[in-house]
Amino acid sequence: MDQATKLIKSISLPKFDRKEALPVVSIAAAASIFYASYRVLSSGQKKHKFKEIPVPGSAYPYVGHLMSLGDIPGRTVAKWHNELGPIIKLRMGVQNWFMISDPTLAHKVFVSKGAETSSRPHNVFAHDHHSIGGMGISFSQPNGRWKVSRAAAISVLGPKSVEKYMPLIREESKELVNRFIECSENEGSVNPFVDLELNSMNIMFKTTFGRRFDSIQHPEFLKLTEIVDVTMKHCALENDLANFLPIVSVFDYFFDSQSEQKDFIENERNPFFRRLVKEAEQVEGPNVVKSLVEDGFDLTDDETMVLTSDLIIAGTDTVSVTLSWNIAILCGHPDVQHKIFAELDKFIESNGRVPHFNERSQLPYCISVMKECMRYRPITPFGLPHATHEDLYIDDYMIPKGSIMISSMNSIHKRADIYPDPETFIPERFMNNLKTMQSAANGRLEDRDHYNFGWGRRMCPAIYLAETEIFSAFVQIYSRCIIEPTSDGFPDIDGARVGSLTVAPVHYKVKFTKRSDALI
Ligand code: HEM
Repeated sequence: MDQATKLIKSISLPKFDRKEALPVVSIAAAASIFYASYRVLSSGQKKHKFKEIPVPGSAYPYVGHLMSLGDIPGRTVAKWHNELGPIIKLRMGVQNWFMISDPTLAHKVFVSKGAETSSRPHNVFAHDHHSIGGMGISFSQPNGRWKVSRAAAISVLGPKSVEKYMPLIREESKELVNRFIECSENEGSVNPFVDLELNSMNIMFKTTFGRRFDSIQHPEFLKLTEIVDVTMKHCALENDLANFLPIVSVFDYFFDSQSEQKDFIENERNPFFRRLVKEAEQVEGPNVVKSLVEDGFDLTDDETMVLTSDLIIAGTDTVSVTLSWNIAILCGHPDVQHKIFAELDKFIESNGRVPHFNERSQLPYCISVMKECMRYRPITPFGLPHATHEDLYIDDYMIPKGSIMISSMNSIHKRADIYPDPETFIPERFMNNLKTMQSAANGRLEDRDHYNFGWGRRMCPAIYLAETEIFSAFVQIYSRCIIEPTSDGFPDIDGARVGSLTVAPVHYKVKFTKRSDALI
């Protein structure tokens, strides 16, 4: 895996000479390989009374499938599902990953058996440093303190609370499209990604701390994006190599590679977020920090700090990547853009303004397009992994305690039995399910429209907020602009930039041309 290789290469040796360390490392490596081979051989001798879970063939000794996942792991796993079925087992070094591409099975695993499958896999950075030993929501284990943080997040991000922030979300979307048009007019085209990041960061920052940034040059914006990037990188499961390959912990021990991550949290993230929380208590207007106190959530200062940093980290990239796929896909579908224009214009003609989120039922085609973009190009290949903290007996399978459980987002959203002709972009497929994504995700399995927000007790707590952000940007863009390719061609929607947790389109440029027939 590319990131894994990069991480191994990037291990620096601040205190030891490589030559001195080499014998120790070699002995440890030999011991680990011997142990791993012994386990593989001895496990092969056992008789299984449960249904066997298929393992893709391309595994190497000791590292397993770690190096077989290719440049876009989500798509490699989708190919394996096509060959081997809805549940497959990957050997990721010494870990077992169970990947699921069938929503019914995923529902049984993550919802019906949620009590056993709602842990997060252990990641040293995410748990020990970022979450200060288990605080916050995203990477903490489902214990009493997590329940308080999760209840707090659901309360401050739920539909009732998000209503307070609707005017600001609409204002940010308007600003976003102003920037797109201005840049397209001045420079001929625009790479929308940074402006999308500013848009989603401003919404998260204003919602959480009550402030916004005027430009992407603002030092606090730059600092925050750096904190988000570094955290996302270290929190990705595959970047904690010692979890997969115990040999790497020998490097960690000798070369103290943990101290860099610890320093980052203690000397960069913590003071910065502590200050933001303090300032948020004083600023005018509503914000999450104030709501946590007003709504009586019993969080310590550190718990508030970790929770707010979880929200900023989880809420920025996810929405901007979703919108960047939406723009890239629709640039290649002018016919779809024209149908969107017609629906939006009909609303604007009778109301004199763009629709608000609570008027979405008047825009069935627009809603379907938003959902189809998310189905067609899921932004997280594997969601956020869960872990089993008990042996799991499900259908005829037995999944041992300590396994990593993952829903394979690419495969699940390309199932022909749920989405006929899945490789074709067909917005109309969602016209019969116009529920909000929030209620579809939390409703019966049969009513779910897509699975991008995860499952069960750990399901994304901010679906409503995410949906309103996507909706507001969407109606602003297509009420005012047509998205056109540049002379370099259309955005490449077959390639992908694989980040730590999300998968974005390869960087591209498009033109946001003011619609000559725009009604606003
Ligand atoms: C289109 C946008 C988004 C997508 C596709 C998305 C997707 C996800 C997924 C797949 C998970 C993991 C669920 C699981 O473990 O089964 C998750 C968790 C989470 N999301 Fe989102 N998300 C989005 C936007 C947001 C936003 C705007 C926020 C802002 C606050 C947010 C906050 C969180 C948090 C805090 C968690 C961790 C929940 C937990 O561990 O209990 N997400 N999200």
